[in-house]
Amino acid sequence: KNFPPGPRPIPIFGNMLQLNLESPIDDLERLAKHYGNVYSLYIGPKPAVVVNGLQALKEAFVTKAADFSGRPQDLMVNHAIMVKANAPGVILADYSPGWREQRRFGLMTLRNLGLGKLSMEQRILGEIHRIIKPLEQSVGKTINPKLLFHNAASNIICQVLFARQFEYDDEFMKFFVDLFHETSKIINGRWGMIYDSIPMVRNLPLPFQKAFKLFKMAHERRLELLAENKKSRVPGKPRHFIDCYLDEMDKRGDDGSSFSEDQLCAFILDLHFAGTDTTANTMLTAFLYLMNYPQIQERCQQEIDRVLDGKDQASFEDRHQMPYVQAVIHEIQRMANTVPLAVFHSTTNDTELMGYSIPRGTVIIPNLSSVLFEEGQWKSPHEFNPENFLNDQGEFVKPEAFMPFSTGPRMCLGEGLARMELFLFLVTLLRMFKFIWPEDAGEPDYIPVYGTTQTPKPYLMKVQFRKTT
Ligand code: HEM
Repeated sequence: KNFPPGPRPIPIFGNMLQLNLESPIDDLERLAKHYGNVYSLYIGPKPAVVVNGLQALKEAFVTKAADFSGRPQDLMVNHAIMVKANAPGVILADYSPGWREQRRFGLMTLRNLGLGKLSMEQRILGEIHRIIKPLEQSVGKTINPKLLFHNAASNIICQVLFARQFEYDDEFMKFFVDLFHETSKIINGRWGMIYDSIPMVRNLPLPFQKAFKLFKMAHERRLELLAENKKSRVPGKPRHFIDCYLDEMDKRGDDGSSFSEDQLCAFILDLHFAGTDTTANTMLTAFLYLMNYPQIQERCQQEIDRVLDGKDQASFEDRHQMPYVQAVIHEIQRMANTVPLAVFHSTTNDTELMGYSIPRGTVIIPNLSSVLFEEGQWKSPHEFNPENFLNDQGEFVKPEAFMPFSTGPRMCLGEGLARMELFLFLVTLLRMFKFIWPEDAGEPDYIPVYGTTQTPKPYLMKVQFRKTT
């Protein structure tokens, strides 16, 4: 009663056959125009509510955060990723004291690791220097940057997690970068939808079983890594995230908390998974736009040259002197729309949203995409225009509707790290190189390939030196 309105579901499939599963974003927008900013959809027999627009998203995830910060527990993604019971990691953990404890520990540890001997900034800059070499070798030629950016983003998170920097052709590295790619495709695609909609097919030998197999293999690799790490660890002298976690377990003993080795394995996968495709795909979007808006690329370079004049390398602090670069990076994130539907939430209580009643346990789909392009929130909602983040004085401003990291208690845990990576990568590379859209590449296609994380279609970029360094 008083449940949000929505299109009529059909038996077994719910509304899933009424959506373009290749990319449901346009359909979701069309439905919002018809039913309003809060409407219902059925995933098979399961009711879900799609939340659109700044006002409704704020009411749900900020004002009524405790009611809207759960996670669904019965989707394919839960079953495939959660290899051990009682070890849900952080991303998929339901709203609970255990999730809060793990999240708080994660945030604190990422901050503390950044303050250690080897600052986060140095780790990121070290990785950028590795990708400079292949870019230098590509000067005058074209290069597909996809793998380069994915490997770099994966390596940064690997340094944080276990202080290891892998060669880009290392087997471990390849396994995980492929795992993220393959499993996202399955979970997000038709087979994932069939798994979620029709519970009776779940044990059949259908293509979604591959995701289960890959996650099991990934779990075994993490167990090996953990065992190796325990041999070289000195308690009380943490070198990285795993050591910090083991120290925390020692400190807590048997206090009945949520800390355990299984939970650590799940946490590592979460951070590695969430920290790789997201940042790498945003970087790919950045270069797609910068090549095709050469005047914007040049204006960034002028600001970078001025602020870094006489300095060896960029530091994250420099962003305060670079309002234009900041505006461009934020505008890239807006257009990239990297995680368009966030991670699904669920209601923890019977509650209300924008006047509708929503029962406990309903799947909530946060349509972040709807806010990033919402009319009335942006100077140019549908165009790439850094002015969206500049005021009349040319100062950087961040509108409330900028929420690619979502909002509320479940907001991205890696936002700080991601922002630092994007800034240092772009500033360092734009300082050295000019990136050019190849003459024979045709018109750029800005429409991303849909997924939990969206990515631009593959492209080539031409690289030139700006000046010798
Ligand atoms: C441009 C890069 C990134 C974007 C756009 C992004 C975006 C997001 C979004 C939209 C969510 C879901 C929030 C919600 O459910 O409401 C999320 C969750 C999360 N992200 Fe990110 N993310 C990025 C990078 C990272 C990085 C680098 C890390 C790891 C260090 C990370 C770790 C996480 C974790 C652990 C969660 C789950 C938080 C929770 O459930 O409490 N993310 N992210």
